[in-house]
Amino acid sequence: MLHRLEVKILDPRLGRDFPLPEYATQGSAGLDLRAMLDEPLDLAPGAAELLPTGMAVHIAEPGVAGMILPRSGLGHRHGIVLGNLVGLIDSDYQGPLMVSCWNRGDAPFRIAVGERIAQLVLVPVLRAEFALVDDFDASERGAGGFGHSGTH
Ligand SMILES: O=c1ccn([C@H]2C[C@H](O)[C@@H](COP(=O)(O)OP(=O)(O)OP(=O)(O)O)O2)c(=O)[nH]1
Ligand SMILES: [Mg+2]
Repeated sequence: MLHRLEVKILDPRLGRDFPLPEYATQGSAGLDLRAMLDEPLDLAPGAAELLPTGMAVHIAEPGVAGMILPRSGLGHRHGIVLGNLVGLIDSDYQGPLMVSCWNRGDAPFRIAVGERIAQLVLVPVLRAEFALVDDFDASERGAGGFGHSGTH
């Protein structure tokens, strides 16, 4: 399903020297976000840096959110994941889209200017309307959790 996403280009190199984020295939869920750096960045093991993507988005619809997720290849092979593990983009956020890049690996990693470092996924959101109750209707699980159902 398509969602009309308002995008503001904040870095003029985006869409000129580097392609705008796009879906790689018809079935891709994620739009790859680029690190719009002035120069390559050496990310030391353990370091996290907030990187600009060169763009802002306004999702506008409260029933939709953005999630910034790591790219599998970078995360698995190089330990380049997100400092906040997952980035959540509120539908009313209009500021610059930022990516917290964390090198959880044990070797330095060089991020190139314009490198695709993370991906943006739009997801449906249900917002909670609290109904205060004294008791819940009994469920099969009840309060059992945290491994209560075993491992096999
Ligand atoms: O990886 C991220 C995570 C968040 N944001 C922006 C969009 C989001 O809507 C806003 C706030 O994020 P969040 O609510 O997760 O952070 P917070 O620490 O609770 O900040 P705030 O008090 O502004 O809500 O920051 C990003 O650009 N990149
Ligand atoms: Mg918040």
